[in-house]
This record gives sequence, C-alpha cells and structure tokens, in this order.
Amino acid sequence: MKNLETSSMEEPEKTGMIDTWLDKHSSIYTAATRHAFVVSIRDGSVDLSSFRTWLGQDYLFVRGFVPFVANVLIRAGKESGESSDMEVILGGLASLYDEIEWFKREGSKWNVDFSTIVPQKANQEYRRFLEALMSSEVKYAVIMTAFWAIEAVYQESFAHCLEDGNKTPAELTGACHRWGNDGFKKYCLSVKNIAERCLENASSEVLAEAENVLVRVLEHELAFWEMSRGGN
Ligand SMILES: Cc1ncc(CO)c(N)n1
Repeated sequence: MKNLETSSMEEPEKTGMIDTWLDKHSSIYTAATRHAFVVSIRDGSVDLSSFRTWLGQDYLFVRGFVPFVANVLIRAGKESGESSDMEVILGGLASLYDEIEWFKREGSKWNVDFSTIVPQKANQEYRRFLEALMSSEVKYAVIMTAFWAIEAVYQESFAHCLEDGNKTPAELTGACHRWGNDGFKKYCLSVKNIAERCLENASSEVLAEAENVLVRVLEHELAFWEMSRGGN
C-alpha cells in the first residue's frame, strides 16, 4: 500500500510482486522453507545419513548452479540497464568459489566422496530446469526472479536453524551459517530488489512467466529436501 500515492489509475499496481506471489503461494513457500529436514536440523533430531545425502547432492547442484549464475551475470551486463546489478551478481558468483571449497572440506569431514556421487532424480530435474532458464528466450526479469527464489529458500531455511531456541548440533552450524548469516540475507535482499525493479516494467506475459517460474523453483527446492531426507 505504500506506493498508493505514486501509482496512476491506468497503471496496475506492479510493485512488490514477489511478496504478492509469496502470499498467494504461501503453502508451497512454507513447505520449501520449513521442510521437515530443515526442522530436524534445528531441533537436533536430524538423521546424519540424510545430511550426508544432502551434502553430496548439493555439491553437485552447486557445480551446476555456477554456470547458471554466470549466465545471470552476462545478462546483468547486457540487459539490465542498471550497472550495479553486475556487482551484486559478481559478488554471488565469487562466493560460490568459497562455497565449493567449503563443500570439499565438509565432504572430507563427513566422509562423503563426491567423486562417486551420482545426481538423484530431483537433482537432475532441478538442474535441467536451470538449464532451460539459461535460454536467451527467458527474460531477464524471469531469470532474476528464479535466481532470487533459489537463494532465498536456502537463506530462509538455514536462518531458521540459527534462530532463538534452536538445538542445531554444533557440527552442523557451519552449514547453517553459510546460508543463514546476515550478509547472505542482505545479498538476497539486493537480488530481490533487482528482480522487483525488473518486474515493475514487465508485461503481463512476463509477469505470468515469472510467477510460474517462482512456483516451480519452490517445487524443485521442496523435492530437493525430500530427496535429502530420503537418504541413500
Ligand atoms: C538445492 C539448492 N538450492 C539453493 C541453494 C542456494 O545456493 C543450494 N546450494 N542448493
């Protein structure tokens, strides 16, 4: 409602699309950000074989996520019209380098040999979805919305494991801090602001596509947690 004064009669209210969509799809959003696997980390009941499955699968996911973010970076340089977008995405891409190093250290700590891990179905499907989003047909506003959602689910989920009253096991707090820290929260907000800015100028077709892609990211995230909980 805060934009009421600035919106004209003929222009539909388009600001704050992401929050509108999250409200509309709140059940899938909650399912993705408060999954039983995440809650089990927070309450300390987590099954360590599930954690190890998640670790190995997420390592593979992140390796596929790097080219996706690189694609977002290229588009930020060409299509955004706002030079600061590039710095935001570049910061994210740079931190994926540390993230991969972190995964390797965790892999040795938990005896998970990444070289022998094969991607499970949910992982393959998620990565295929990311590849489709990299097509030049997909609008910048749509890929930015997807990018925000992918990061935000992890931020929301792992921050929950660090909130007051958590019983997160000490050996898992490193993972929680990686995505649950304040810097990552601010970064997600910067990405959200970029996406919102692009959505403000988007056509109704692009808005419909962005909403659909947002929901599909949430579904893939949910399936990813389900896969992890299933262990292997
Ligand atoms: C499945 C998945 N979604 C999101 C992220 C966040 O970067 C991740 N590492 N893995």
